[in-house]
Amino acid sequence: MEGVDHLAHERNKSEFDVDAMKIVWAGSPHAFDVSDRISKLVASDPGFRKDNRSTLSRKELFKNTLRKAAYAWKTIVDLRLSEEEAAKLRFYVDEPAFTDLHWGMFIPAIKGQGTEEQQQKWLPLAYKMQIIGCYAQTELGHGSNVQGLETTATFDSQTDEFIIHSPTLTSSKWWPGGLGKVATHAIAYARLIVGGREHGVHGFIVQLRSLEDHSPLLGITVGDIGMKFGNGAYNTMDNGVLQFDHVLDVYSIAFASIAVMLWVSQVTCEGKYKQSDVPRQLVYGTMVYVRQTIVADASCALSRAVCIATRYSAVRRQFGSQNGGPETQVIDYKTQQSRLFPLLASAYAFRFIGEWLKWLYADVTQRLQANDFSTLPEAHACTAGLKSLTTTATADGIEECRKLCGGHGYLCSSGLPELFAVYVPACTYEGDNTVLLLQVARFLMKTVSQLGSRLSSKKPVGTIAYMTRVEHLMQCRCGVQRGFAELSADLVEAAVAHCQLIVVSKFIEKLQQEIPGKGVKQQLEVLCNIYALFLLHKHQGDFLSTGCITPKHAALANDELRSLYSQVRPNAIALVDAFNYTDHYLGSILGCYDGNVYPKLYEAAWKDPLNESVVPDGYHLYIRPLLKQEIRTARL
Ligand SMILES: CCCCCCCC/C=C\CCCCC/C=C/C(=O)SCCNC(=O)CCNC(=O)[C@H](O)C(C)(C)COP(=O)(O)OP(=O)(O)OC[C@H]1O[C@@H](n2cnc3c(N)ncnc32)[C@H](O)[C@@H]1OP(=O)(O)O
Ligand SMILES: Cc1cc2nc3c(=O)[nH]c(=O)nc-3n(C[C@H](O)[C@H](O)[C@H](O)COP(=O)(O)OP(=O)(O)OC[C@H]3O[C@@H](n4cnc5c(N)ncnc54)[C@H](O)[C@@H]3O)c2cc1C
Repeated sequence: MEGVDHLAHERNKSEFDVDAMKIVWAGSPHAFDVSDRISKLVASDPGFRKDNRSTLSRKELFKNTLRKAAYAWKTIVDLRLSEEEAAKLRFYVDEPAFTDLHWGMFIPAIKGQGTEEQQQKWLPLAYKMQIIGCYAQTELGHGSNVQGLETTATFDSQTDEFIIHSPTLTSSKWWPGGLGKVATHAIAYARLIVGGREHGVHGFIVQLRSLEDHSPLLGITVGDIGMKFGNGAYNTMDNGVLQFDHVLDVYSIAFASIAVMLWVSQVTCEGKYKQSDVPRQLVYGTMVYVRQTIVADASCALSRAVCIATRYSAVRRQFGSQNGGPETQVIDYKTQQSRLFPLLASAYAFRFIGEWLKWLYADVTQRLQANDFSTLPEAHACTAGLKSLTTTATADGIEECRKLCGGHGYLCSSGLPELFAVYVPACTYEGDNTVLLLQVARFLMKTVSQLGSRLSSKKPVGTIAYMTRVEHLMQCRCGVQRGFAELSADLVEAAVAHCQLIVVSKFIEKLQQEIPGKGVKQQLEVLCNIYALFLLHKHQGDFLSTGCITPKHAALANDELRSLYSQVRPNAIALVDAFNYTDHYLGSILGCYDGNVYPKLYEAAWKDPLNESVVPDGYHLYIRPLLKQEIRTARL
């Protein structure tokens, strides 16, 4: 029945202050207030409805996305929302669109790599959305290998201009989000050529389309690369293809022939290339920035899936009826708990590692401004590795949540298929996860000697076990006199172990902070222990081979896990309520707040266009002749 909370009995079991946990999840009272207010604003506005997406064609879907993006911008302007509120609004609209790349990459790239002069020219236009930008780095032939990009930018000292060109088919820009049909400008990455000499890959701001009639400019061929995984999902995004035919461009982002560059390099009016004394890797700075935001995204995506699967696991009953009594809630089965609760713990773990990574990025950015590059390698390794670890775990976790919901998890109305289809490219974009782990492995090879010293420092026992595992995995590999390439598969395992160590240790550090609210810290300690012990159980071979734990320890850890699952059980619904997601944002009948699932599933089924007629289109043409055919075959 509408209005009845079918999960009230579960909510009454909670042993902690849910409102206080909502603040912890949001990050602060202010952050909670903004999230709560904006999510409700979006949920209550029919202009942001999303329950019809699965019935739209690609063109209808895309046009609807443009409508929503324009409507979101009008809402932001009319309500005079702050940058923080506007970002939250775009988040809760929950539709991959060109705006993600405009706000998430184009603007950060100009802020991170542009000169003062370029920032003054481009940022006001971008902030007012008087230009729409994309980040055009990947090409048809190269994505991971950035130094293999083929697009050229040749400096013409006669005209003080750069000529951007796509010399081969494989140099076509391919994948940039927003490029296909919307972006008016791109930050295009190209090989700089000055005076016949090549100076590696740099970024250039290039106008693609007319601001009058949106037609591609002279020398620009641009379009969409076609349908992607899943039906709705990421097909709301116009990932594009772009070819330059000797395009004149006067706006280099890393170069300004008339302005002294603060960052990467400069080309003087006389056409001289001057490499400043900053690491060339700063040209990769935007990728580092986006990778740390993707870790926060992972906690959002995983928490959404876990919220759906947890609520439905409490609603769903199957088997176990005694004397005609109610059947058992599937959340009470130990197998369901052993699959679900580590994902719940991971969602919280990724939330806190995302907070720490945001601090690390801000710290390295501040240091860079003081020409202190000492922490850049670690920042790169951390953002690359944690992006890889959290997106892989989240993609796998969303699929596990679908399976935890049985058959109904496969319905679009569960919200899980769409979430999976939208989320899985996160394992590839912003760096293929394996390629990024190889970067971490490379970093570990260079710093393995320091691992030992870090072991001696005063650390919680759990952390010591995880640190010993990494050191052991590295020494097993480094001790073998073979090349990096030969050992790369093993080194990637050590890289994963290193990233898991970071997540565990930052979760433990989080618990050393003052955390207000009755029972809140205790619940987080349970979740931290579940995360750490679940991984110890999953990788116990590594831990046993270090000698750091014995088989008896491993057995005790497993017993403790079961006990921890029993401690989480009465608090599970409250722990997912703490995410404070509206039913609109969850987009899931299985995960609806009141747990009134079956009537909503049944009602939703009849809304499918296929049920607009009792007799389906095609019956008279195809089925009736089949049914009415004279059967001449004696055997049938
Ligand atoms: C709640 C629901 C949430 C759902 C969210 C979905 C909805 C959101 C919708 C849209 C958002 C999507 C946003 C993403 C869109 C995607 C954008 C992109 O994909 S942009 C393109 C990204 N491309 C890459 O990441 C390329 C990966 N490759 C690389 O990074 C590099 O090529 C490399 C693999 C690192 C190799 O570098 P290189 O070729 O230079 O060689 P190396 O010798 O390995 O490195 C040289 C030295 O440089 C150091 N290095 C490398 N990278 C960096 C860096 N980034 N920062 C600092 N230092 C770096 C490296 O360590 C080497 O150092 P030394 O060892 O020599 O000291
Ligand atoms: C949805 C989506 C949105 C995107 N948006 C953008 C965007 O806005 N802008 C942009 O510039 N790009 C974008 N991209 C492109 C994305 O950044 C690249 O696809 C990504 O960096 C992976 O590169 P690749 O496609 O070349 O993969 P490849 O590197 O070709 O990977 C193929 C396989 O080769 C393996 N491999 C590659 N190199 C090595 C190595 N050295 N050692 C071991 N294994 C290796 C990989 O692990 C993988 O298994 C997007 C991609 C997607 C899917």
